[in-house]
Amino acid sequence: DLFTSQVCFNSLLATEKILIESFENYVVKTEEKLENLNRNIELICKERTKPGDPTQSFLLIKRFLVYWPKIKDVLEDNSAMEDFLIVSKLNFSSLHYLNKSDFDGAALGLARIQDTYNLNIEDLTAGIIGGQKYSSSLSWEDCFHISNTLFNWKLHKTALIWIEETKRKLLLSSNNNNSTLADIYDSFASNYIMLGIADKASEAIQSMNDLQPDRPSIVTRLNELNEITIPEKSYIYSKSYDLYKRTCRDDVSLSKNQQRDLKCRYKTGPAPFLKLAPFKMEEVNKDPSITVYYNAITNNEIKYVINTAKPFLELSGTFGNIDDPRIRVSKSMFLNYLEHSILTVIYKRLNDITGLKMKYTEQFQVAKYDIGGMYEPHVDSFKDSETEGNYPEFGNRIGSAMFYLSDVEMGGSTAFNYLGVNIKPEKGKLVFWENLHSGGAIDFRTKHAGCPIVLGSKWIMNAWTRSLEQTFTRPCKLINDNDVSTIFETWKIFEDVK
Ligand SMILES: O=C(O)CCC(=O)C(=O)O
Ligand SMILES: [Fe+2]
Repeated sequence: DLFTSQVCFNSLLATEKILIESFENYVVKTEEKLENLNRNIELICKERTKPGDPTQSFLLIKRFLVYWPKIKDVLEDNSAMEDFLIVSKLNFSSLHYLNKSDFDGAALGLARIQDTYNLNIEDLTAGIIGGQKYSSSLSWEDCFHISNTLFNWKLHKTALIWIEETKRKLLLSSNNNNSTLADIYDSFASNYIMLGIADKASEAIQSMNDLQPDRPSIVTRLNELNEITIPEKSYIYSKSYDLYKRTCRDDVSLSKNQQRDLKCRYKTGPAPFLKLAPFKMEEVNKDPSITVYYNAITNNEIKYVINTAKPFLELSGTFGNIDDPRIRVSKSMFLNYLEHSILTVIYKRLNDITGLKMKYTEQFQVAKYDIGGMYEPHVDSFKDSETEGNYPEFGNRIGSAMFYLSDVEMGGSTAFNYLGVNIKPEKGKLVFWENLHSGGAIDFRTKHAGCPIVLGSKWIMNAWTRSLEQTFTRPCKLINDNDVSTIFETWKIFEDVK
């Protein structure tokens, strides 16, 4: 499943190019064949128009012995079609990985972009983003497909937005007939029923009935309407989820108080090396501390990392719900930093920058997101049960270091949704933050997300450092300081926002 994650678009485009060429070849050859047939039939007809001619019997026999067999031969020659079928069979066999869930994933990806960034849906379906035309328009059928996919994923409020757009486009098109319009009202009704909105559902059923009174689904909807219930509130439509989306849009700003303490400077310690080559750093948040370093990885290093990782990228998992495309849509792989000097240098640099002991750092994780790709709000550190089998003896993930290996044309910020912090991806930048309170408890304020990519793709590299033997790099405070973040562990305000 999962959009962009499994599908390699460049190879799909290349496959399609081969198919187009082969298909064009088939059309040209078939046109030649028809011309040939036309010529022969004209010749035959012309000869027939001279009755009484002394040559008639000779010509008639000739036609049956020469022209008609030739026509039969031409008709029987299917080589052009066979060529096309062979090429398409060969190419389709290499597409075995492409399936319906990729199609669903692509639909969800588009809907996610619209929803997260509050994009004008008429513009988006016209291929316009940020006032600029980027791609072809979607038809009403495309919008209908997206809406139906959203229905199946129980994203009913979002489905309504797409069904509204389907209706708008259908009414503008020439093929709007009663039965198609009734399909649309049917879909309105189904979504309203699932949302527990009886009056709107009833209105939609009425419209469906006006358009197509004999429609069998009317009875089904009426029965469902009789048993309508108020659904459980969904996280996707909660205030806390809205906060995440607003952070992705950079629609929240830090209070004056928070901003006052933040500084930009050159980092010249703790490692002596930094005195010679300081990093430009920016404090993004004080408590918990989040810091950005510019040019923390060179273009050459980036090239090496991406080229090495590329062939091994696989659909990313999370420790939670791996099968749910709403959690994480990206491809990733692990790189052992001891395997190549380029990686070891980067690994050592992290020690210079963060001051943390790097000995218990997990392998680097390289990840790539394409359009629609994202990673929903999460904390990087493990809750106890999840740590099992994942080197619990090395402690929890005390530090997260994330390098941006690419720029992103639009979207793809890292959003700390409880802190209102939006970090824009920028090639060479490093973000570092600490996930744990000094006593070792998870700091739930560090919940963060990779916002959906609107245009382009995004490459990152993560390094998670464990807490074992950090006693001297991060000494424990005398008082327990984890109270401030505990409310954020379960902080979900299930209050509707739309
Ligand atoms: O892609 C991002 O900006 C965030 C990625 C992330 O949080 C992770 O990989 O754990
Ligand atoms: Fe993360």
